[in-house]
Amino acid sequence: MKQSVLAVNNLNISVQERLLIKSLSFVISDGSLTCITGDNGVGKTTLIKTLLRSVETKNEQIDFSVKKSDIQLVPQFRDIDDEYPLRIQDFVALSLQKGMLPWLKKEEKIRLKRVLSDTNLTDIANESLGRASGGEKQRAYLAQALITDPRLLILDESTANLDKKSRHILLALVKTIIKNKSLAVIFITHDPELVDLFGDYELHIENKTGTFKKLTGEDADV
Ligand SMILES: Nc1ncnc2c1ncn2[C@@H]1O[C@H](COP(=O)(O)OP(=O)(O)OP(=O)(O)O)[C@@H](O)[C@H]1O
Repeated sequence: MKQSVLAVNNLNISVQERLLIKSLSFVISDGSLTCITGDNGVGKTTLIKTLLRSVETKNEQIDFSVKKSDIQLVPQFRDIDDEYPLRIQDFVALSLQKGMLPWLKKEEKIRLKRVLSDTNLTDIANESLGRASGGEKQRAYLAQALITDPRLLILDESTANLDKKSRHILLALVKTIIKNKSLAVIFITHDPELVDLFGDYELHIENKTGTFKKLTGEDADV
């Protein structure tokens, strides 16, 4: 039986007294990928911000069963230009307490090696992140989030600037990682093909209303 990571019940979301989403209810479970969809401006990012704010402040409509330290967000934009000097492996290791190689502890080095392998970055781990392609950068952002072993990973349009092949590679990687770990993923996307191919659940927001549905193809017991 899958465990709930987050349960939202009858939540209203407003910005500056403007109601964006009303009576929203959904559950995010371990081992699943939930796509959040909807037109520009319906409130997808605001929903994520509202959820993250509530982790440490009590909100009766939002029930997290994981701690803030178990949640990782991969934001939509990162300011990484061509001259960014860190090697990919050093960038990924930034999430670990001690910072850069060669001062990582043995256990941290093992973890770094594993996450670079999981995200297909091993062969380019010594290259600088600034010179990496868009798809490689996104895999490095993913790796940096995964190295902390999160229970909930939130991807905010992580595939937006990638070509079709790179989008599929990234999502296939995420699905493999979900299968092998105790991890739930929330994925904000405008790409219906990715929802069809990789989503286990969809939360679609339209007309201030969120419709949550299970998509076909999930082999799981919820
Ligand atoms: N701090 C704020 N103050 C005022 N309005 C805000 C604030 N944050 C968001 N909004 C407004 O709330 C609405 C929802 O914004 P949000 O970024 O959540 O949409 P979205 O669904 O993520 O859009 P997109 O798909 O374009 O990223 C927008 O109209 C936005 O202008």
